Amino acid sequence: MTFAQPKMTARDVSVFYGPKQAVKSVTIDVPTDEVTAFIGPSGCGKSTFLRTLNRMNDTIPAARVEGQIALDGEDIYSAGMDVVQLRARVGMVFQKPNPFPKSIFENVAYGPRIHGLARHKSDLEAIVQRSLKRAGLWDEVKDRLSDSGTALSGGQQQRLCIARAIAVDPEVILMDEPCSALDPIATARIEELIAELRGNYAIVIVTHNMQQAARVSQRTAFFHLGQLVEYDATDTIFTAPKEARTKDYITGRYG
Ligand SMILES: Nc1ncnc2c1ncn2[C@@H]1O[C@H](COP(=O)(O)OP(=O)(O)OP(=O)(O)O)[C@@H](O)[C@H]1O
Repeated sequence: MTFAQPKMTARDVSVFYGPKQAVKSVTIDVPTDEVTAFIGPSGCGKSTFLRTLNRMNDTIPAARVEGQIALDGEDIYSAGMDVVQLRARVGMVFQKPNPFPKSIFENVAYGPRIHGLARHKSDLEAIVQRSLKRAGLWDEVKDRLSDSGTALSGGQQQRLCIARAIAVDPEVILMDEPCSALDPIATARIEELIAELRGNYAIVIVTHNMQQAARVSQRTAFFHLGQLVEYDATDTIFTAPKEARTKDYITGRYG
């Protein structure tokens, strides 16, 4: 499945951990303004592949990436790529909410400050407010912005992490099982938020939960044993998959 103007492209991407190959020659286009879900059984390489999209694998010494990945046509693994800048453009939200042990305000203000996005204190306050509003957290925290981010509930912490990602104006948001540590109510809130954010960012979400993929995404990629088996409109993947392996997975035959 290709797009006229994909936000990101991966061509023949393989990832190795030492001698072990975790991702095998994956080629995929990530569309702008839509949610793409990566699904597949545990250990199939979804998270590893997701992390190649903002070079998060660089932080794992044993990991080696081959192939080409581009953001708006620009090779993100080129020598001239500023990785700090890249990770602002391609933000990430992790499985376990990981706010900094700082105030709610500082959690959101940190990125815009280091990226020089705010000249005055009032600019920074406006960015923090806007980001928290977009992340659906403002009403709950507006009277306690100086409280620690780690004092919030798990679901609130995850929305804080989303606000933190949004604050630096990303183009892509990668989410690695963002609801797996949350209860059903907090999960529903994050899913609503993903629906609200769609259209403003290219969103890629790794999820174990097929119902979640069906609810939140427009495109779904099914991974198995490090390979991208099938990539199509979410409806097609869940109602009329072309590959037997996809069908077996979505009908619960393994996983
Ligand atoms: N830091 C690492 N060092 C070595 N091997 C790793 C590392 N991270 C992942 N792997 C291995 O790479 C393979 C793919 O793992 P990955 O976490 O990407 O899969 P996944 O599909 O996201 O699985 P899950 O849904 O369980 O998180 C697995 O065999 C895993 O054990």
